[in-house]
Amino acid sequence: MARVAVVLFNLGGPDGPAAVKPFLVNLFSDPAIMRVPGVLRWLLARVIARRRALIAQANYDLIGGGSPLLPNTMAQADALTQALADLGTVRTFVAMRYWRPFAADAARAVADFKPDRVVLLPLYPQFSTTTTASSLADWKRAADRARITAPSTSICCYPLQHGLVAAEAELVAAAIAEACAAGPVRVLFSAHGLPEKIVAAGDPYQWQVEQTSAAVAARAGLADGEWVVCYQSRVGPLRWIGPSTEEEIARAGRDKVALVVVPIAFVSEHSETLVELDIEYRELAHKAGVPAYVRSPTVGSGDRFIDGLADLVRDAVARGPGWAPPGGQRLCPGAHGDCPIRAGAAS
Ligand SMILES: C=CC1=C(C)c2cc3[nH]c(cc4nc(cc5[nH]c(cc1n2)c(C)c5CCC(=O)O)C(CCC(=O)O)=C4C)c(C)c3C=C
Ligand SMILES: [Fe+2]
Ligand SMILES: [Fe+2]
Repeated sequence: MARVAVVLFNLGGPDGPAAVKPFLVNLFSDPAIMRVPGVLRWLLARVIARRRALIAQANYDLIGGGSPLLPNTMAQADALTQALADLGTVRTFVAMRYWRPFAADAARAVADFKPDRVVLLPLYPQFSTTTTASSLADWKRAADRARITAPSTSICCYPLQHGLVAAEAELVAAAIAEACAAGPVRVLFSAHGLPEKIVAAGDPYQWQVEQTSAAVAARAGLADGEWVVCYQSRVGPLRWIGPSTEEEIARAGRDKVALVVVPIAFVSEHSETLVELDIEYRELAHKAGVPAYVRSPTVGSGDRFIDGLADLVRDAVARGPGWAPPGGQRLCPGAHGDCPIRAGAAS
């Protein structure tokens, strides 16, 4: 039976107070995030990281001093290994973009495993140049350095994957059942935002976030007007895509509707869910007079989501090496010139 290495990608998060600043330096040094020339980027990354570190540190202090992203991702990796037991000798590896374990650490472990096949599976259902493309490019450099020669298949994105949509819809339905005791409910599909200029340059993330949200809303039986897509986690001086989750919370306060908040672009818990959604936005909702605020949990290691990931891996192995957008599915609005998904497929 084949030896299959499955590499799971996520952003990474500081594992303690001492890691907050270097993690932020890594993040702001990424040309996919900070789109300015080399030396200026080097300088700006340090200036912004130093300033942001104070805010970020205060947030991580609220959840024990560091990010739970790695342990939560490891739990997903273990669950996925079990779900793929039928496929042969499968081992999962975790590669984080801005903190340990880095792609280089994962690549060394993959090389030692001596796989016949490698499947690259970003834990970002929706493709963004800032996340998916950055992680896969980082992996390519690390894999070349580790001399991994086994054929690999990259899964670009899965905004409409059945297991993802079903898992989200189940969680949304449970959250609505809780919130509706307070009256009419509005569902906010809240995704990490992006600067507008990144979307204008052809990043399909916003379009894919809308696709996932519409599919989950339909499966949960929501009517038009009962749900909205909005964007959280804005950082820096640029204009970001909207509406912002804060604006939608204020509107819900004016309309006196209860809120269910669904983190639609995150598949596990970390600072953006546990601090921003659970503490900061809950307080905003309270102050705005929102009658009830229920946050839907992330899909995490739940069976439906993990079975969905396992289906993606099986499909990728069956397809063979290359780039594997899910068959027959539109992945972008198609209204832009430089499509980063198509560029990935061609490279
Ligand atoms: C959907 C996933 C994500 C996108 C798209 C994304 C873009 C993006 N992020 C920043 C800046 C920061 N992000 C931070 C934390 C963070 N971001 C994501 C995911 C996406 N980012 C996750 C999962 C996390 C949590 C990490 C953890 O705590 O484990 C942070 C650090 C925290 C903070 O200071 O708020 C920054 C900074 C930019 C600028 C950007 C697109 C250009
Ligand atoms: Fe982010
Ligand atoms: Fe495209």
